[in-house]
Amino acid sequence: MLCVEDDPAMGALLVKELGRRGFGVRHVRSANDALAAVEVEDYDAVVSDVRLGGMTGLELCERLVARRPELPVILITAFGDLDTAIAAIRAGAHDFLPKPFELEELAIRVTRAAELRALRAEVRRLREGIVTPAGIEEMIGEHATMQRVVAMIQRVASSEAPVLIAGETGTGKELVARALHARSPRAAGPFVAVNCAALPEALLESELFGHTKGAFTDARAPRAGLFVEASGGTLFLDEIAEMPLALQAKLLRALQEHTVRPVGSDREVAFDARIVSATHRDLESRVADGEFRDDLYYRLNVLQVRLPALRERGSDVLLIANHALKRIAQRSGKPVRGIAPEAARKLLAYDWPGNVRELMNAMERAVALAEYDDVTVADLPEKIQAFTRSHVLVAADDPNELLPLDEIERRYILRVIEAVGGNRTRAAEILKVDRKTLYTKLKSYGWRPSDPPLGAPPT
Ligand SMILES: Nc1ncnc2c1ncn2[C@@H]1O[C@H](COP(=O)(O)OP(=O)(O)OP(=O)(O)O)[C@@H](O)[C@H]1O
Repeated sequence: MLCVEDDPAMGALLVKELGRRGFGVRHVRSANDALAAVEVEDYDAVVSDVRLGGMTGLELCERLVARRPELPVILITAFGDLDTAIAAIRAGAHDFLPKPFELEELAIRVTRAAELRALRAEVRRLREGIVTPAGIEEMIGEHATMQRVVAMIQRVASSEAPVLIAGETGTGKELVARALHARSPRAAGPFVAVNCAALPEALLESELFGHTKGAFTDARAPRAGLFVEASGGTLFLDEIAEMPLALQAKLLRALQEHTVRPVGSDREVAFDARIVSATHRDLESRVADGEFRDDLYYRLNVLQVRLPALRERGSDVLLIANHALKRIAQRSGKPVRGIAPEAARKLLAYDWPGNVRELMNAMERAVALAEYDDVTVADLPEKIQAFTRSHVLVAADDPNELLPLDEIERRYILRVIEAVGGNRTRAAEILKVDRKTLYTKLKSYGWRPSDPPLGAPPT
């Protein structure tokens, strides 16, 4: 335990007497020393006098509770001073002990506090066990929507069937793919990831299926290709919707035959990889538009994991933000510890179009800018600071207003347009309509391309 007492004689007595009762006690003489001590050593409980030279025990208690909520603090108050006792509890003290006290009494209270701390740690460990089972260590989330994702991962990981992971950009699709691999019987094999949107068609083909020596100008040596390289493990096809149609046909064949034909070769090569693919697009509508083969879609989409957007995960935003903050602060050596309440409110209110990736970037920036122990509103990106919920009304905003469907559609489209700052491409993606359709609708609402601002509802 950590004992904070500015009277050296009293401090020495506590060290000696509590030591005799089996406690490991460290004595410091000021609140500042105590704050420094908890940074470098782990204590089961803190016992502090309320009256200290400099920062009081109450202030110390408040700061300790903010930084180490699991660490119980016992405050020693003056005899009969009820106000201070109440203030102690308000400051988050676990317990208070009026002077004069029996050392035995203090020992009992410290023991109880330490037991409570152990219990809290156990609860947290168990809870984390549920939230982050093996292989999903980095995937943080307690919200019901994420619990369903975790349960789904556990259910489908051991299967050999292809999995399609759907979710907006930055929601953690690659994390899910890695988790599926790590929890599969193929975990000891390779996890090979390829981004189908990042490469031009010819290069993607030879990357995936391999090539013979001399198959094209730069092919100085033969290459097996990622399907074969992923044998015994998992092949992760990211951004699968962007795969060109000609390659889709070859991919379908590969999945049906479990063989690939390297570019320039007339021989089929067998592979044994589990296929996990991901997309942030609505593949079904790509199929309907003729941009994605339906037979391939059914092959890839045998099992599906759908990731919720970050704005649908409630207070997970803060859970992930705090986790990221700790890691970034540790790495950068900056003593940033938490998020100020007003900043936390902003994070909760914002709609996170870039999802967890955007949140990570915001935290990275916030740690770099932070001037205090906590991240404040001023450390957040301008658009998060300025974000306010839409003022464009949709029917559900007023239960007494009953509207025709096309009016609801009009209002909702305008709300989305407003929320994305007038970016029609982004609005079309969210609304899952093509840009032309959106444009036609906007025009029918009396909107013209020259009209600024796009967000304002036409009268
Ligand atoms: N639940 C989570 N907890 C902690 N970190 C997460 C979580 N989900 C995603 N991340 C982090 O967010 C970032 C983006 O995740 P990831 O690359 O898996 O998203 P994605 O959906 O594959 O994105 P894209 O669609 O752009 O490919 C990564 O740094 C990842 O570690």
